Amino acid sequence: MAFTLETFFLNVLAIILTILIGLYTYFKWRTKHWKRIGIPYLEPIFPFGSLNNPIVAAESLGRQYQNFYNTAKAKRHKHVGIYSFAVPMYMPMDIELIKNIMQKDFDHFVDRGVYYNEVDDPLSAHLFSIEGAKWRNLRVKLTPTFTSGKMKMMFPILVESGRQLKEAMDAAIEKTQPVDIKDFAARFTTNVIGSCAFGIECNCFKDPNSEFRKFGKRVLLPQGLDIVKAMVALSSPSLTRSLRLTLVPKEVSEFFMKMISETINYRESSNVVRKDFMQLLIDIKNSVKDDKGNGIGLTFEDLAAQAFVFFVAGYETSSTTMTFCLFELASNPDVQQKVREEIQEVLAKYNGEITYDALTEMKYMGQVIDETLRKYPPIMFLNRKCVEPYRIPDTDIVIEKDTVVVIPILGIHRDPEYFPDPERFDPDRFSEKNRSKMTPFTYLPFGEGPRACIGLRFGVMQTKVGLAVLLRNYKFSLNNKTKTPLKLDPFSFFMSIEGDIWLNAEQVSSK
Ligand code: HEM
Repeated sequence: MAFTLETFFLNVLAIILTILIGLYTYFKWRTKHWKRIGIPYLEPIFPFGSLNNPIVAAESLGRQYQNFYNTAKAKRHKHVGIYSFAVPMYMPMDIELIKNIMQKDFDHFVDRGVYYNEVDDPLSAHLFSIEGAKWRNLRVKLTPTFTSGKMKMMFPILVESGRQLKEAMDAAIEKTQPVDIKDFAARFTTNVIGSCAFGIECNCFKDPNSEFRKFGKRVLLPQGLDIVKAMVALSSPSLTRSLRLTLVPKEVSEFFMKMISETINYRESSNVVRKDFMQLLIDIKNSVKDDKGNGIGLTFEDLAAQAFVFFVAGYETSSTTMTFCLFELASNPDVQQKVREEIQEVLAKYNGEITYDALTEMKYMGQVIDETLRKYPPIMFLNRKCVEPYRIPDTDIVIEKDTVVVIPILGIHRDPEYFPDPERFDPDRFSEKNRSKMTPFTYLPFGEGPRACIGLRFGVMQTKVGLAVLLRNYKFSLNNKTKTPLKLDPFSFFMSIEGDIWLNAEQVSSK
């Protein structure tokens, strides 16, 4: 018996060792890629390549890419090769190279190369992740959804959410100080997007455990195995698909699918029409009909995935922007006062009402948001995938098909060559005069080129509504419960801080 057990363990050990040696040999061979191609690279370490161990990550991926950018830039490299595990990734740093990839030679870089799986994980197959002709067709169909006319049409929903925000803040500051501004901003944007993308009135202020809030948080805060799956997906979307790993948690998928299906059925059977994204998606579906009169312009899965991405991409990005903006305004009272005065001046011309045109007139607030997005871009890096071999202009170096490109937004936004004294919060960088001097493609909070953010207008508009409501009514200062300097959450793909941002809020008389 003892002999058999011993043999068994020895065999297991031999198998494990053989696998490890095999993996190590493969790793060593694969990570010769950049040397072979002739691109400077960061020395990879088995098994994570250039990256930190994702389970005990000390830094977020965005921050790690920023570090790679700084290291390679200090050596005056124009680009650098990195490895995600053993998978080679190309990081251009020279702005001309970035411009070529994102715009001029976009046809070589149409896809993002991120995971999606239409069959096993239908909500993942949305505009952000899908590829090739399917992406092009859908982008054309969805673009009219985001015109300024459509934004104006949805504006009343934002005003109503603004009213709920003020009501909740009034109630909160009467009871307790300081306020957790990250939580307030997240509830506000969840209300807005929940209402616009799904037509569901989810007053997250009155119902803090609203399912929207719960599932919204669940999608963005990967837990345990989710983190490993996300890392595998980032390194190899095709392997993730072959293994049939799903990234959208099952309970989240079931919740959204059920809700979307019920919403469509209700609207179609009761002829209810609402001015929101969901209606625009239903209209696209019904713009083409089959013989039986069923709308086939979009399949149910396609429609659901787009509503889902509007929700995920729309609520966290804007709430992060509002949060960092209010943190900076609390830390820079002069800037805060200047924005408040602008809000009061402009609103006085509009009978005190927050309207689309009034917000457009608030130029300084626009600068403050631009500077917030520079210092704290919610999406800290961009991906593109090379879809056909690409010769880097003026060199003999060819980037192979399927290579993933990483554009390090955070690194560029905090590069003193483009933004002197980058840690300083200075909205004047974005005055009309200074903006015209800015090097194109160094400011990328919404990306650039044909694959840039489709929801830019909506994102800025909801951020402006939230800020206008808060700043016209309250004066904010930093509470010492907020841990400074802020530390980025190492497990979050979006820019997010560890812990909360606590502000003191004092009522001001609104004009
Ligand atoms: C402050 C708010 C926002 C920021 C900072 C932001 C940022 C971004 C960035 C950086 C990208 C990638 C662009 C690229 O690769 O070049 C992106 C793509 C996208 N965003 Fe946004 N976003 C915001 C708001 C929104 C909103 C409100 C929506 C929808 C309601 C939205 C929907 C999307 C979609 C669908 C894509 C994929 C576009 C495509 O691949 O064709 N975003 N966003």
